[in-house]
Amino acid sequence: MHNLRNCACFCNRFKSNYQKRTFTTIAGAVKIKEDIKKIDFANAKPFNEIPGPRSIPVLGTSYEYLPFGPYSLHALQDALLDKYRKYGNIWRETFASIPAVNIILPDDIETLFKSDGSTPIRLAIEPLKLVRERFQMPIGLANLQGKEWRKIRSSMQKFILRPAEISNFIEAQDIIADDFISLMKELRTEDGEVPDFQRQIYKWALESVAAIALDTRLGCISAHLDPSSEPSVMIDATRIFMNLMGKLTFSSGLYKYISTPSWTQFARAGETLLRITQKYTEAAIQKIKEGRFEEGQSKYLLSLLAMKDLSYKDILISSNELITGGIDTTSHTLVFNLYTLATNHEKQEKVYEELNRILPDKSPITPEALKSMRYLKACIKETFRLFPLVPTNTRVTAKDLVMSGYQIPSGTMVVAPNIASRLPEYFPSPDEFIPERWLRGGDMHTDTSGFAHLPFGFGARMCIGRRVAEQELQLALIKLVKNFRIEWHHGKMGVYFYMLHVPDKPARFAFIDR
Ligand code: HEM
Repeated sequence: MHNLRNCACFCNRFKSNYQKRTFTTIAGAVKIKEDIKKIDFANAKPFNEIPGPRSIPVLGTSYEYLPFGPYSLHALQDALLDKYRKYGNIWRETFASIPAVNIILPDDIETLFKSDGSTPIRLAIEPLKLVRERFQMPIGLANLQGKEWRKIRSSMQKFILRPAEISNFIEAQDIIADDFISLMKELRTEDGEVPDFQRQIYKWALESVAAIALDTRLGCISAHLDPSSEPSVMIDATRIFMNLMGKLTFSSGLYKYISTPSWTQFARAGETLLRITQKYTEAAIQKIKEGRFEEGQSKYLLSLLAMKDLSYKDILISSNELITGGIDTTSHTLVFNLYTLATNHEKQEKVYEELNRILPDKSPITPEALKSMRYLKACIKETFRLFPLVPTNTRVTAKDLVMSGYQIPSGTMVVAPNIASRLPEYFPSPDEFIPERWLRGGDMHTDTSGFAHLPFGFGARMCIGRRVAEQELQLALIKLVKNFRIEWHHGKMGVYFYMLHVPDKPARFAFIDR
């Protein structure tokens, strides 16, 4: 049998060192994939030979992100790229007491996800889990594992992940996008900017997701929201909840033992969101009791309640999860999309032309029309490549695997940073915004592994809000590009990490009437 450890030529190719990497082309990566497939677990290099920074007692390798260390957690993407240069395609770290392996090769990422099985394991978000336990509530989809996760996931995804179901929300999301444009026009100043535009985007994102998760119009999209009104309270609570979730996740963990000020504020915001979700869930139950809902009406919350598969608390938390998961994600992604279009006028005009061709005058937006907007969809995909909202995908392995020639035993935490999408090996001219690289059949199409770019994760546990987010973004961008020429005059935008990658600059676009 071919023994990797005795095979000098193979081992040299796998020296995990950036300078010594022997391939810089996609063809080279494919060749390595073939070689990897030949190795079985017993013959792979031992786990403890995987390179990485020195681990010290208590801190592991997280000292690298402390003030005296070489990296900042807020600049996580730079840290990951630097580690790739230092260690190559695979390295080990111990972060927040959890030993983890980082992998970059798309083939390794494919190995990881394809070994997932029907109940993939992703570690829980600790503060979110704890706050729900303290409220004596279920811990929610993102934190559950095994059969319990499968049960909730199957019920929820029936109504929000199937393309046929999601298209039923087009009308509601379309009206909300129109309301958002009217709000922007009302608030816009002479220079074309919309004051506190990030907050206005938050209103759009919350209104859009609540139309699905709570089966209601909250009434957020107004220029003059009373600070004590429910939508205002909800926007503030969501912002606090998400920011502190990030802060607590990467803290020392003291909040688990004593109520730190951040924990107290986080729990209070969580309670507010839960209380409001409860109000709408009870309203939906009332509708069913009064016979005001029939199955097949394509309403998420009502359909879930009518199915009677899940408990009241499970349904409450499922709606709560969509609200908390569905605001920061789409709102920051919309900003990144506006930025790439605003800084690439030629591409923005191509989107405008496509929209005028597919949707002349006031044509209604149909699922077919959305599907046929190839260029707009390529722009969204390319924006995710340049600005990955989620910096890493993670799994705990369910079986023994071999990655980059090393043994990865079952039960290992594996992190797949979204940085292959920034490397010339996989995407030529990686720093340029080239939507054409996603257009199959075109001259500039990049034929690279789908595992080099996974903004929504992969497989049975991929983002459950993916189709909601994609449709919502597409509708908002259609309205924005049709109404305005979008401009940006504030230097280069980058990413800032807190739990997601968010824009490192305020969203100060100029919106000029078309
Ligand atoms: C730009 C938008 C978004 C991006 C890039 C994104 C990305 C992701 C990623 C990478 C995961 C982990 C997937 C995996 O482990 O394979 C995830 C999970 C999840 N996302 Fe999203 N997301 C987005 C929008 C949304 C929205 C709009 C919602 C809710 C309406 C949502 C709710 C969730 C939930 C509940 C999970 C956990 C799923 C589970 O564990 O089964 N996301 N998302």
